[in-house]
Amino acid sequence: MLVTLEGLDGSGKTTVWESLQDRFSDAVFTREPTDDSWYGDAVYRSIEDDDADPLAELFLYTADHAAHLSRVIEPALERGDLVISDRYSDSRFAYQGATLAAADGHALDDPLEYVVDIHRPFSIDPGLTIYLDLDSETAAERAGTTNKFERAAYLESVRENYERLIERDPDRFVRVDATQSPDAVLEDVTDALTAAVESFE
Ligand SMILES: Nc1ncnc2c1ncn2[C@@H]1O[C@H](COP(=O)(O)OP(=O)(O)O)[C@@H](O)[C@H]1O
Ligand SMILES: Cc1cn([C@H]2C[C@H](O)[C@@H](COP(=O)(O)OP(=O)(O)O)O2)c(=O)[nH]c1=O
Repeated sequence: MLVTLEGLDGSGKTTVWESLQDRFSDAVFTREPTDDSWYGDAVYRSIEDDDADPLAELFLYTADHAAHLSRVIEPALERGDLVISDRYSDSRFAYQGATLAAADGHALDDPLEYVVDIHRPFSIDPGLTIYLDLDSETAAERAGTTNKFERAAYLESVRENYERLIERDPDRFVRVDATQSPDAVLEDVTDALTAAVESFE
């Protein structure tokens, strides 16, 4: 079964993902962007570049995702493993959907739908997505960005996109209140994961 953790930068995904490793010790823990491949390195180069082309950046993230699928996700699912990924395709739908919407020069009617459509022929849908829900200002604050207000405005449009994704696919998502303490967030995430794994078996 494939489980993904999603949310704004600073929502606490990585904190939870690290703590889950003790509780689900048989699971495969992975992440996007990948941190052990040249595809992931290319993505991080693009993140560092303030002038990165939005469409080029979308395809870098998507290339990293394709390699992640074939190298990590598909083999693990074929073995019957539980896979827990810190970010996955919804990050592209929400973030690149927002970046492309803000970019001039790309005549896309609905950038989020465009990014979803690109994935449709080859990607694998998660069985469960846990969304760590946090307001954009707290997210920007926790993420420690240099330009907090600019980042919060961008994250607000990303958050709206996550809400669209939840609305179109409510059964796949479990929303967790990420303003709670780290321990309370971890308990809610563990409950959601345990319930999903039990009903999957
Ligand atoms: N529930 C929480 N309440 C307050 N601060 C948190 C919480 N979870 C994580 N943090 C802090 O917020 C920052 C971002 O957390 P992190 O797990 O890296 O988020 P993400 O991976 O979603 O960007 C870190 O400094 C972390 O210690
Ligand atoms: C996977 C993915 C990440 N991102 C963004 C979210 C983050 O701002 C950045 C790096 O991701 P990540 O390292 O997970 O950052 P954080 O732990 O702060 O959430 O890349 C996308 O824009 N699209 C994607 O497909």
